[in-house]
Amino acid sequence: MQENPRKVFLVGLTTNQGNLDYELEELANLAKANNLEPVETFTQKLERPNPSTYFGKGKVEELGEAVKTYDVDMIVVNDELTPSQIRNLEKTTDATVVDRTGLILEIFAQRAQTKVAKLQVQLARLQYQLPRLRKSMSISLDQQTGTGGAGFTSRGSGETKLEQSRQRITSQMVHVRQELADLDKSENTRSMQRHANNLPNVALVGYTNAGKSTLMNRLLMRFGVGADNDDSKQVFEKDMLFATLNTTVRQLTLPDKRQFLLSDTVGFVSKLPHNLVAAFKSTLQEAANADLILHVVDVSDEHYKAMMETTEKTLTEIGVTGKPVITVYNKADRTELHYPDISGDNVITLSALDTNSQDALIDLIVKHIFNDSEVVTLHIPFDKGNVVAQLAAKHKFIEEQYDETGSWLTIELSEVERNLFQQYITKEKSMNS
Ligand SMILES: Nc1nc2c(ncn2[C@@H]2O[C@H](COP(=O)(O)OP(=O)(O)OP(=O)(O)O)[C@@H](O)[C@H]2O)c(=O)[nH]1
Ligand SMILES: [Mg+2]
Repeated sequence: MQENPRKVFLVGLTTNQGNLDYELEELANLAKANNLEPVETFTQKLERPNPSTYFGKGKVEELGEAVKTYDVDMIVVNDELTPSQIRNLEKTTDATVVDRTGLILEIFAQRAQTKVAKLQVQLARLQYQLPRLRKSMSISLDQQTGTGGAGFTSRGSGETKLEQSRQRITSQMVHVRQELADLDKSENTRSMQRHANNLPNVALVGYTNAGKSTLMNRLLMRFGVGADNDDSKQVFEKDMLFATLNTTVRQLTLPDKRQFLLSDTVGFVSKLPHNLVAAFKSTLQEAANADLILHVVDVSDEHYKAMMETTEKTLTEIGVTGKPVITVYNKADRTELHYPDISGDNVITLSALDTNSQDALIDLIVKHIFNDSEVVTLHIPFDKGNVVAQLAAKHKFIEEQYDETGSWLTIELSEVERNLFQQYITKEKSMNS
């Protein structure tokens, strides 16, 4: 049940870097996702934020006046503020001040579904809260994150014993870290098992709401393993910020039996809080381990270029660099662009909802991940029946013949596989040549 949205002001600085229009639009979306309703925007041009009040003196006074006139009691700031900036701004404006980081953390807390995601968000939140504890705030520290969205409590509702709260937060952080470390161990084991499979790993990344999960689901419907109509294999997709917070890895099998792994993960937004990025680092490992990155972009959004920059910056921040990337301009059905359209080896314009687009994307992926494939002929003695079975599970044979010495199979193998099956490879390209 949604309560009536709480009215808020948005405030931001025009500095030399950044694109304020886009950031404010994004901030408004983040606010709306928190059931807040932006009613007015205040901006100021400053080289850098005022260290004690964010805005300059005159602007802060103007804000304080407006708070009274509009009867608004919350201000949402476009940057992460220092604890003292929040304190001072609250004192002079007599409104609750929330910064961008606080907003993002709240949304993540509401969306987190899996155990790992809940713990990761909780850790990031505790780190954020610790230096920002103040007497005027009532934080229900015992509350587990992720249930129903705690939202923002009104100020002044109860004195928190500051020192006690600090200690409680610190010990909770130790506890959460330990739990995460334990879970991480079992996840690592699973990830290692996947890699032992030798399957190429493709990761979907991109801005939140770009359509990553939708692409994943559409490809799964057609190429998912034994999942013709198995809804449980589908991932959650929705028109909202941060629909996905966990990583899902699925195996796809193409009609020619070649296989690869596809992973879907959390989307990005500009100024993603550092401690959140750090907390989600293990979730994002799948992208770090990928052989190929699909950078999904909502090309129907007028700010798509800024969104791409944000994604690229975040990828660098989590250490995903130097990987082959295909840029996937998605949602072309909402634009005038022709689709599917491939330009070069690394750019495709498409609509996740369109079958031809899905095929074109698959072709491009195949070109990248199997580009070191060569056609070879293997001679496998009869007593090595398991090798034939292993190959048959993953490949379509181009030619197969049997004689008294064993099987002769002509097949396309990647470099990794050619090394693996080296002892069976015969010199001839094909038995008929
Ligand atoms: N018209 C159109 N809508 C699309 C397309 N791809 C995705 N959508 C819609 O865009 C919205 C967001 O899609 P998701 O797949 O949840 O986006 P995401 O990138 O996974 O988002 P996060 O999980 O928040 O990072 C959904 O409402 C989709 O139906 C497309 O090609 N065309
Ligand atoms: Mg998603």
